[in-house]
Amino acid sequence: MTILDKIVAHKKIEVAARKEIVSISALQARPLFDKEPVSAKAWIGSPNKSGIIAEFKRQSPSKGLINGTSRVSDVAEGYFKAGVSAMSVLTDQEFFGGTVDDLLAARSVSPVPIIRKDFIVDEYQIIEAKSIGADFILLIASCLTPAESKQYAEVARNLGMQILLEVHNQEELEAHVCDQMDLIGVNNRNLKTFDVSIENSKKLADLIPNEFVKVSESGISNIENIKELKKYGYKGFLIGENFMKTDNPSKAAKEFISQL
Ligand SMILES: O=C(O)c1ccccc1NCC(=O)[C@H](O)[C@H](O)COP(=O)(O)O
Repeated sequence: MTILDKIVAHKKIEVAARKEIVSISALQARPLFDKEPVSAKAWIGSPNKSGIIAEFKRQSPSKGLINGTSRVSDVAEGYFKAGVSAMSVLTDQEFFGGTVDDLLAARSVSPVPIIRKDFIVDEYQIIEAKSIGADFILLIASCLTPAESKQYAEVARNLGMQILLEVHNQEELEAHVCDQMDLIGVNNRNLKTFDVSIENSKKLADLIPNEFVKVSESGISNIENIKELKKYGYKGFLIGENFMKTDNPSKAAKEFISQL
């Protein structure tokens, strides 16, 4: 069983339990449900912005504890002031130590597009994402069938949110890309070995149709990586650990962005 299999199995149980506690109509009644989402495609694809999607990540299966002290609201405000193009908030508790309250806290201090970074396996999570003020959602090809990817993307679109489709290889890309997606992310982390290599983004770049904003995800640790990835057409760069492993993630993001 891979780590992704374990995460997905746990997620299905978790979502079934949450549905029993908070109904869909209760989610739809929350004040943030009616907030107009900000366009991630516009912010991340803009040549006038940094393209950095800075993540709030306390822990991960590959690294264990990364940051047990930073407050999400401080980091979110700092990331915004540092000039990020978007923020990623991990809301998975079991494997990443995140919560939906983290996203709510980030939302309350930051106007940048915020992605609910989770393992979406049920429409309920998309409605929940809207109810906590997320602007876009992540769909991970390796957790879904192509039909599910398309169906969940339609649900998100109908709620005004955009979709970042994450792929690891050519097969996933060819099977899951469809008109309903907005941004295509190539994950540089091999989820079997946890090795990271930006070569994966380079390898798949030309296979991503031009209408999608290209995002490179994971293992980005220096400015040289960004310069290299830009040559391959990448506009978005998802960075978690490189900022979160420091005492002051938003200061690290500010220093990083100032060098772009
Ligand atoms: O980060 C992990 O260990 C991980 C394990 C299993 C599934 C997903 C995982 N990471 C999620 C992410 O997508 C990363 O948090 C994100 O791309 C940022 O990566 P990094 O900059 O390397 O922290």
